[in-house]
Amino acid sequence: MLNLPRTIEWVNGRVRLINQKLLPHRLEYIETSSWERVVKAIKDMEIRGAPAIGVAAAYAVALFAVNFPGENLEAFMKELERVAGVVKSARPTAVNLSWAVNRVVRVAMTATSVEEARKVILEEAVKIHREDEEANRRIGELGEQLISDGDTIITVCNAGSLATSYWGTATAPMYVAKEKGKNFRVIALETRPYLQGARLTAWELKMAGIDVVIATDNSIGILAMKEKIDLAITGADRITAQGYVANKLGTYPLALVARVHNIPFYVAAPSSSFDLNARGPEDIEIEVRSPDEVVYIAGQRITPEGVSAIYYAFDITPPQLVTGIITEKGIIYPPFEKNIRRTIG
Ligand SMILES: CSC[C@@H](O)[C@@H](O)C(=O)COP(=O)(O)O
Repeated sequence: MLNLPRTIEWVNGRVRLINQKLLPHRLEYIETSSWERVVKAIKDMEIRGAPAIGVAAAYAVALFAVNFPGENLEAFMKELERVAGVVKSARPTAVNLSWAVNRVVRVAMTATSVEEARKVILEEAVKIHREDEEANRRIGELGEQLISDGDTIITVCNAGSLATSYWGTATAPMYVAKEKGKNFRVIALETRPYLQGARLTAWELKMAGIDVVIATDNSIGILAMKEKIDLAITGADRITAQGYVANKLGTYPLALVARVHNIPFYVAAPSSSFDLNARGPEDIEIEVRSPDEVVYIAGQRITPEGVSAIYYAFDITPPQLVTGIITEKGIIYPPFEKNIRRTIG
């Protein structure tokens, strides 16, 4: 087992999650029985990462259910529909959010009483949580084979244990490789403006005893020339049926540079991150967040007054730049359209 705390847990009718905004300086938890507070945590990035917000969303619905007053099933189902809509709209790009909410709502449809609905919703949320951990472990076991002793691996954002139930997606192969005694080095791109690479990936890899350095996002070109990078692995927020990968800003430039420099570029993601109803980039909603998150650093304005920022929170990597997609069901290689359907669909 890793020397890492759990990102999110259901404890005695409450949700407990790491407040990721405070890392790496303070490891503090948010503990709540309010589903609205969980939605706020997702919106405000206190919990983030596609699989982790999927689990948080399922638990948010479970909190609503267990705290629903009264036993009127019709009133319950009506309110459940409203709550599900609010939870799903917390962040738009990660498909895991709506996937998890749809799962817990679907099981409630079969309930014949509010009591039963509460029970099946919570059971399903716990199942989603456990399945995510198992999927990530499997991703780790499959992806580990891509890592050789002495390698340098590059990653962006945090697709680590903090972004999931445990193990992470992009980091899972690293953790399994470390278990097997392989020595390698990881370059974590900082990932402006939230610095998930510098704050979170660096924190958890260091905790796990993996050699990690950070680099500025704009250094990817020179890094590829100077640093003998053997492998790039990133996470995903949504992968379409054709293999387009929406992931944190900076993933597409990394994939472009990797292609020019013959660095294998892998995406690691569980099947819950695939959206087979989406085909091309036009089918993916890219989250646009407040320009203030770019314009201010630690409360200090960095641009002249009156100059704002363009801030898409994710980008989309076309399938032709992706070497393979590591899933719990196997590593998917091109042709993606055919092989994604065969493996996931
Ligand atoms: C296993 S997490 C995969 C992705 O969600 C991750 O790479 C990412 O882009 C996270 O973005 P974030 O905005 O921090 O939620």
